[in-house]
Amino acid sequence: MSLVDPQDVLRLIWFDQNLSLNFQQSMSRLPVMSNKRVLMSSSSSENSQDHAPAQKKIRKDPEPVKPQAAATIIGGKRPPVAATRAPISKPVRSLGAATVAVGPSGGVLKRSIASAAAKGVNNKQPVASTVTKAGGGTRRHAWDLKGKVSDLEDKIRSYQTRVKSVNQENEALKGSVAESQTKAAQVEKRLEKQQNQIREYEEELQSLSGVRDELEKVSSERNTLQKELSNLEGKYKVMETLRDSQETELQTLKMKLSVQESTLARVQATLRDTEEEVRCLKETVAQQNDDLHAGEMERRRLHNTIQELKGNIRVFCRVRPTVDGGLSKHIQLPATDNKMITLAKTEESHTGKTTDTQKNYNFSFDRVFGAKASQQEVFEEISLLVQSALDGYNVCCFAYGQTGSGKTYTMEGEEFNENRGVIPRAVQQIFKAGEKLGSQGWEFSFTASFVEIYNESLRDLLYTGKASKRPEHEIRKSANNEVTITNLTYEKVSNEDQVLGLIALANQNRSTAQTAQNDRSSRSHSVFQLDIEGINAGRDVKCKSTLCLVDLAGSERLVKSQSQGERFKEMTAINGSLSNLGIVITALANKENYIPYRNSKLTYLLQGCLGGNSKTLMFVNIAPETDSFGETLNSLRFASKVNDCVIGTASANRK
Ligand SMILES: Nc1ncnc2c1ncn2[C@@H]1O[C@H](COP(=O)(O)OP(=O)(O)OP(=O)(O)O)[C@@H](O)[C@H]1O
Repeated sequence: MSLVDPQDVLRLIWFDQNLSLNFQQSMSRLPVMSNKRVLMSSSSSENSQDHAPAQKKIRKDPEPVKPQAAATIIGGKRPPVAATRAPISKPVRSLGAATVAVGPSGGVLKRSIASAAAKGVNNKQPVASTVTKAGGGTRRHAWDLKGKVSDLEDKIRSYQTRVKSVNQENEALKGSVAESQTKAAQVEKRLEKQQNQIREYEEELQSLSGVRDELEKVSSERNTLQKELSNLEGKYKVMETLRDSQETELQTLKMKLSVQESTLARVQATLRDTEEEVRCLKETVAQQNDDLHAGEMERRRLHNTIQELKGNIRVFCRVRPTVDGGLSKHIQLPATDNKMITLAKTEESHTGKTTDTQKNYNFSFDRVFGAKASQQEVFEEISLLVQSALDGYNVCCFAYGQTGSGKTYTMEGEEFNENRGVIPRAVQQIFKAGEKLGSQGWEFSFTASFVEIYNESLRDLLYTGKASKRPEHEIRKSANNEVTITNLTYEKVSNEDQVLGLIALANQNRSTAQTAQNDRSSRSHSVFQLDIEGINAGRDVKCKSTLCLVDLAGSERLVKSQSQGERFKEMTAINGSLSNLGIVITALANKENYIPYRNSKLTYLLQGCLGGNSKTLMFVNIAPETDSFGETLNSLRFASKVNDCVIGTASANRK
């Protein structure tokens, strides 16, 4: 038996501790990254079934496990140490009679050696070197120091082997660490290179983002352009459709044009024929115009002949209707003869012995109109006379009769209806006939005047100035026997409406005077004159005439009115002028050398229309009432006297 030197034991313990410390220091020098990787691998290796026994040992004494596990992983493969560790981990190792459990740190070994030393290593009792354990294993007796030393030597050897392997492992680890560091350096270099590259890429990216913005802008512009393009394409399609339709239309028009051209050629040929025809017709028209003019002159001649045969002074009698529309008791008109009128008067017997006697006064005129005769009927009879005025003859038409007998009604009538009188109807006929003669080359000009004779003084009925500035008027006779009135309004008129407007103005003037002097219009004569001048330049023919339409004052006898003062003066003037009218007409009828025109303003003014070169028509208006019998008889007697007159042959004022 060999004794173990305690110094050796202590050295062994020191060695064990140093070995452990060196191992820990080696492990602590491993790079952090490697540790991390070790931990990760360790945790993964914990799940591995292959390492289960090693794990159990590590849990009992966890501190030394880490470096072992780290050493295992750093190499990247299961280390050879693991193979050597397995025996170390074995719980029992026989060393003489003593049995020592050896832990990785060697703590148990130290305690065993110390214990053996305390008990005396010199215990030389021959005893069995090992003790069998209850479980079947062996352990050294306390006194088996040799065995224990042997065990320790085994252990040292094992440790040495282990140290060697650890050193190898350490070297391997150092190599791998260096390799790792080299690799890490390489990786860092690569990393740096890649970072540089990344920076370059980033710069490039920066510049590319600018390019991208540009591209985006270009792209949006392209989109806009594409939209515009698609719009334009749409428009183009529409235009194409339009062009197609217009081309079709053009074709149609061309066809029409060619048709029309041929039609035109035909029409032109027809036109030439027609022009020839028109030329022939114009010649015919000229010939017919000559014939027409000759016919017109012939008509005038014949018309005048008829008028002469009728008498240059004619008298028409007109009976006014009664106010109540009943029949007149003393006026009788034979149904078969429209030229006769009878005034019947029943005279009472003065003696009373004889029966009442009826006395009839018969009168014959050119025409007698009853109460029912219309204005149109009356005018038809004088329209031929009005036509004579256009043919160049002076025409005078006047209404004679007592107040209220219907003179104004006959001459003027009512406005704008079928009851219009002679003046508006004559004016209408004159303008219509003048227009008609225009087609035969005649041109007419008309001048109108309207004058009132009151108390032997003249008053302009067309005056529109201030009443206070009303001028005085005188009748003048020119060298060529034309009668004019000084300061009188002579209005040029060219149509019927203008004349009607003047008549309305005259009536307004008369009614103003009427208000100032009661019943004045009845006691004044109103004279409307239309001077007519015609010229046919083509035939070199002219004509000039006057149409004179007169509404005389009431013809009441002075006795009846029993007037005094101003009224007497008025009646004297009226009667004077009316009786002078009778005297003039009689003188004209008797072809006396001297005709007393100047005796009254009325005859002086009308001398041109009453003389030998005129056609005169007198209306004798009579009232149907019994109390007007005397005045009616008087009027009929006066008219009868005029009717008996034959005024010389009228000749037209032609040059
Ligand atoms: N033929 C007729 N038919 C219907 N009414 C008539 C007719 N004649 C006259 N009258 C009416 O009798 C009245 C008197 O007529 P008008 O004024 O014409 O008489 P006059 O003779 O002119 O009177 P004066 O001398 O006062 O002017 C008027 O109201 C008129 O309308």
